[in-house]
Amino acid sequence: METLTVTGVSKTFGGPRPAIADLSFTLGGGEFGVVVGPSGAGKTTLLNMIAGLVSPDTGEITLNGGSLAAVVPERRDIAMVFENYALYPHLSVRRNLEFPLRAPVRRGQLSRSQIAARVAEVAETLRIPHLLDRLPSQLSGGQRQRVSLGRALVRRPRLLLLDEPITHLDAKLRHEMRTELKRIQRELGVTTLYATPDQSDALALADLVVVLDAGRAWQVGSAADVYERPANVTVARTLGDPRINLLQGRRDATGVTVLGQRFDAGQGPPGPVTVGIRPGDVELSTQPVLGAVAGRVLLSQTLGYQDVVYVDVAGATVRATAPAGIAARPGSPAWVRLPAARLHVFETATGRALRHREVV
Ligand SMILES: Nc1ncnc2c1ncn2[C@@H]1O[C@H](COP(=O)(O)OP(=O)(O)OP(=O)(O)O)[C@@H](O)[C@H]1O
Repeated sequence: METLTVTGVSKTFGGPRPAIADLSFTLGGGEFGVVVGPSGAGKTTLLNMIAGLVSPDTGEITLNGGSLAAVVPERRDIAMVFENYALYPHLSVRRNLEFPLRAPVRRGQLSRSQIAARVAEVAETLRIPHLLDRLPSQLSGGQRQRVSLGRALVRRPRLLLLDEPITHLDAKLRHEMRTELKRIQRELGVTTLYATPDQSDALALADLVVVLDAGRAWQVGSAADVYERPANVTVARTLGDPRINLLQGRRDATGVTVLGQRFDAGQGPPGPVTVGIRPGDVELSTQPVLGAVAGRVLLSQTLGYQDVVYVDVAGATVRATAPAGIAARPGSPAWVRLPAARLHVFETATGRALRHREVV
């Protein structure tokens, strides 16, 4: 199993801002890494540099300690799967799966029967043996995605790169494919780096999350690290759905004031702070409650199993989750309490975390 290291890698394409700026992380052998960030964050550029399609300006990329700098893409043994499947439309699924093995066959490294065995094995792993004689046009989107994954895996790559492979699938299929990807990756033990704009992919799949925005890694850590202990506002904003509330507050010698409430929030320099609280941690009531501040419901959105209620509190919008069917109609009064133990505090000037929510 191959360990991937990226050390001090930068790339500028000629624009004013680097596409990737001084990026470093280590993905352990057999791990599932997820690079999460918005469009334009630099995800594809990073994957392209690892695959050898784009050269970094500075820095080093290694696989199991060996530098890839002098290795041409064809010799890197790295497979990349893109959002569009790029299957050969005139070839059956079986022929599509055999295609990447043509070079090893020509070089005499693989026999015909070995190819058949490899294809059968990959088809089994991907649960597509019944589709082998179909053409790509006779497959559903999810099935095509499995075949394109199969084509990447049949070569037994040292590293698997996935660039938004399931973003375009419908929500139900995306969920199913995500579970499948995790299973397949675990079964094969192939070191995998997956790029996505979808934070739920990161939380569901990753052994290691790289939060990328504007070419910078804002935090590298486990899913629990980046979710529970976001190092800065960018990370806090990236992970979690519905999004974390970020409220303007002030810190003085004795605590933090936010929404007119005071909290003992540890020691630190006085000044403006940004207080983060996840919608699930906000206590919402349609009745007055001791210690809660009064507001007015702006909007209530149901997710089926729960509602997300947007409340205006003194000009700030607070998102809170609540049991489905809570009587929170737009315009009606609501009371919001922020439990002190659930607050993240960030320095407003830098975005840096000063204090994290307590994990129970
Ligand atoms: N070949 C190129 N020439 C010039 N600029 C480029 C090139 N490739 C990428 N960029 C720029 O680098 C930045 C990062 O782009 P990149 O495609 O890596 O982002 P991304 O996170 O993959 O976005 P998306 O999710 O939209 O694919 C963008 O500002 C983009 O315009």
